[in-house]
Amino acid sequence: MSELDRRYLQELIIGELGVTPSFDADVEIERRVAFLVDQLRTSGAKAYVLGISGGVDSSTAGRLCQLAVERVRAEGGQASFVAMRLPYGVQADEDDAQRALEFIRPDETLTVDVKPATDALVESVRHADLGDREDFHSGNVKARQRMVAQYAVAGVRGGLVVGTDHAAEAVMGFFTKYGDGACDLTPLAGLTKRRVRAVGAKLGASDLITGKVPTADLETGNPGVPDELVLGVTYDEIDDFLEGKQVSDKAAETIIGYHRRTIHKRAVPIAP
Ligand SMILES: Nc1ncnc2c1ncn2[C@@H]1O[C@H](COP(=O)(O)OP(=O)(O)OC[C@H]2O[C@@H]([n+]3cccc(C(=O)O)c3)[C@H](O)[C@@H]2O)[C@@H](O)[C@H]1O
Ligand SMILES: Nc1ncnc2c1ncn2[C@@H]1O[C@H](COP(=O)(O)OP(=O)(O)OP(=O)(O)O)[C@@H](O)[C@H]1O
Ligand SMILES: [Mg+2]
Repeated sequence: MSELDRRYLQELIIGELGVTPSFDADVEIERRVAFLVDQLRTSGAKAYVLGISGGVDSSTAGRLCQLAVERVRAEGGQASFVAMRLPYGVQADEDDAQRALEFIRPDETLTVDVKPATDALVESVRHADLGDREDFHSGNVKARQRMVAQYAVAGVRGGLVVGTDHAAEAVMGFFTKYGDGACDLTPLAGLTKRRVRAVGAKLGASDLITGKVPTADLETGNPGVPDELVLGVTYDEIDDFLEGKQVSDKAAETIIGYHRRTIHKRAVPIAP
């Protein structure tokens, strides 16, 4: 790919994902809290529901949700935030999840163990032959069971399900389709990973939260695999690419390759 083609694709992707040239954490916090307040008003929903893993994305999105519902209540409205712990059995980094909850201070915390539902479903499809990547496929089932649990609670509470997708994850299509990718709104949209961290820090998250190594944490036999190891590119490189900076040929080609292969994940279902 020529330098010119690559630069062109980089600009197209930046535009598609809505990454802004400049960034101010205070401005972004206000804009995103206002967005969350507005979505409650226009939808008539009474709650936000979001899974809290202990990672920086859900910690940051969760605190934004809590601030939004508090603002609605301060203005005489009715709204609450339901943080959901969704471990698969016992989560190896449960301490991090508890630290995230202490930071968010949600109105309510609900815990649903996704292990029984995940195991039952995996057992039921075993005759389809899960092959040698059973742990990988089961991981996507876990992510989808989390989605089911969140929608169940949203239905009961008259709430909306919040997603944590942001530009650095979106460009790589690094989420489970109709799993963590399924949600009603994405308050972190357009942010690079370092900008998510900066927003989290500005909201008061400790270094332990903002500096936590990103992980999808989906494999039972191998907890906490760093995203960067799976992707073969660092978040710094992804962020630089999305912020219009020069990155190595290898990094640019990796990112553009992921983006192309995951177009279907960012689109509405294909129709004739
Ligand atoms: N061209 C195409 N047009 C329309 N649909 C297409 C398609 N190619 C595949 N598909 C569909 O998409 C499916 C594959 O997508 P999907 O089921 O998502 O599965 P897949 O992309 O293979 O796996 C999900 C990846 O996201 C990672 N992940 C998941 C959850 C959270 C996080 C995180 O960062 O925290 C990361 C996970 O570690 C894994 O690497 C196929 O089974 C097929 O149904
Ligand atoms: N164990 C879990 N409990 C509750 N929610 C979870 C759990 N694992 C994943 N999720 C949900 O799925 C989302 C996607 O996971 P992802 O790993 O991308 O985000 P994160 O863990 O918040 O941050 P990071 O990407 O830095 O690890 C999370 O933000 C969270 O909403
Ligand atoms: Mg994570």
